[in-house]
Amino acid sequence: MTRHVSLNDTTLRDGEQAPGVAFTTTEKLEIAESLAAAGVTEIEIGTPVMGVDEIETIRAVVARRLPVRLMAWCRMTSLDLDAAIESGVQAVNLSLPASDIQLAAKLGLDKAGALQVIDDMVRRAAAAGFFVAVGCEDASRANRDHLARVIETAARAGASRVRLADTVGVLDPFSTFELVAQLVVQSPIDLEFHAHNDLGLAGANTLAAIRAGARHASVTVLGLGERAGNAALEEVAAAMAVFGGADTGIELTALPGLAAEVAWAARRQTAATKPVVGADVFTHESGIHVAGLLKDSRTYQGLDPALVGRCRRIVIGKHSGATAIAHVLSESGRDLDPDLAAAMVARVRREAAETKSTLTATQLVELYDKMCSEASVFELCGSRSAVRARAKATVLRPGRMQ
Ligand SMILES: CC(=O)SCCNC(=O)CCNC(=O)[C@H](O)C(C)(C)COP(=O)(O)OP(=O)(O)OC[C@H]1O[C@@H](n2cnc3c(N)ncnc32)[C@H](O)[C@@H]1OP(=O)(O)O
Ligand SMILES: O=C(O)CCC(=O)C(=O)O
Repeated sequence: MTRHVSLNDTTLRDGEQAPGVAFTTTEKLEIAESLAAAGVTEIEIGTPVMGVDEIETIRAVVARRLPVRLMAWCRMTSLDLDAAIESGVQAVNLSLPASDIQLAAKLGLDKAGALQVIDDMVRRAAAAGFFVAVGCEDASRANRDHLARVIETAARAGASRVRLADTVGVLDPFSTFELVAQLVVQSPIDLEFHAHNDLGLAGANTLAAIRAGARHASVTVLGLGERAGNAALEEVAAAMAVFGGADTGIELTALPGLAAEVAWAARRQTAATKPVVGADVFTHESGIHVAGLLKDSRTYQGLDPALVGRCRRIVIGKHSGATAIAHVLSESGRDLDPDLAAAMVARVRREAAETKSTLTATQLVELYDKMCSEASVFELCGSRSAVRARAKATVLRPGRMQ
């Protein structure tokens, strides 16, 4: 039976902690609705202790009664817990540093003191009726025995889950697997993994954590989050679908629209190369690739664009070959004359290099028609072979073609 892995989407909490990002209440409402529509079942909606505006926004989302668990992020303080109560959420993630570095520097606490705080705050939150998760900030740099004791203490006090955070993004997939695998066997409650992308490994680390037994993973749309961000919802969900082994329940075709919505609300540009949702990730220019793809899409396509509601695109540019050019011309009702193919490839190459761009289908057709008319002038003069000779010379010395 396929294992279910639940994605906790924290776009509206950690995502909003990305520099300069500030969602309006309307944006938070709409994004929460879109997340729910995409099959996300748990949303970290914000940090109530930030003040009345944040609480009002969270209350507005709560009032929508979306089919999701809305979780508030809290420090382990009564102030934070009271604010969460006021916000109306059903679930809290009570966070406390786990590493000695953070415990000492931020809170002046030792490990024993931390366990006392966890025991006390989890009991209070559970008594208030919350679904309680405990967030271990900086778990990746924490003492393993302490982490095991945190899990045990949290579980005994009434927590349903512990989140292991790689707060500063220093794990790799191997160390992530080892960390989670070690803790999961001793844990009486579920574990969640929360990755950061400082070394570009957030998605890979998240998959490693799931493979090691984490039943929940924190993600954000586009990987938006502190510094280099978090694991991207769209990458984790698509990778899980491709690799199998666990089901996230995410409707993959909803991801491009969701990404566009979040990018707009965050006022962030999405890189063309961004996996799954970037403009160019299903676009092919290289001649060898296009020739292969047109024979069998499996040659150069690992992720089927249709899986995520997108289409393959072939563009004409510096690296195009005759097959690609013929293909695009045929879509505009032109048959590429084999005698002109080599010259056309060279001409396209030069045009694309000069403009540092691709050619639109219209530009390609115009170029081709121009070439044909040049060719017919030669033909009228009875020197078609001169055209061929010229085409050959162009291929050999493309820079000198006029
Ligand atoms: C890794 C993460 O993503 S952690 C989440 C980060 N999120 C945020 O910071 C949310 C936005 N933050 C805020 O709006 C504010 O920082 C607030 C409202 C939380 C607190 O504001 P302020 O009272 O002005 O405190 P300030 O921001 O100066 O410092 C943070 C305080 O929280 C304390 N703190 C930090 N983590 C915890 C914790 N897990 N449990 C208890 N206290 C904590 C710090 O020790 C510090 O307390 P101090 O002032 O006594 O030194
Ligand atoms: O403790 C948590 O809930 C995790 C907080 C967080 O965002 C992080 O540590 O990166």
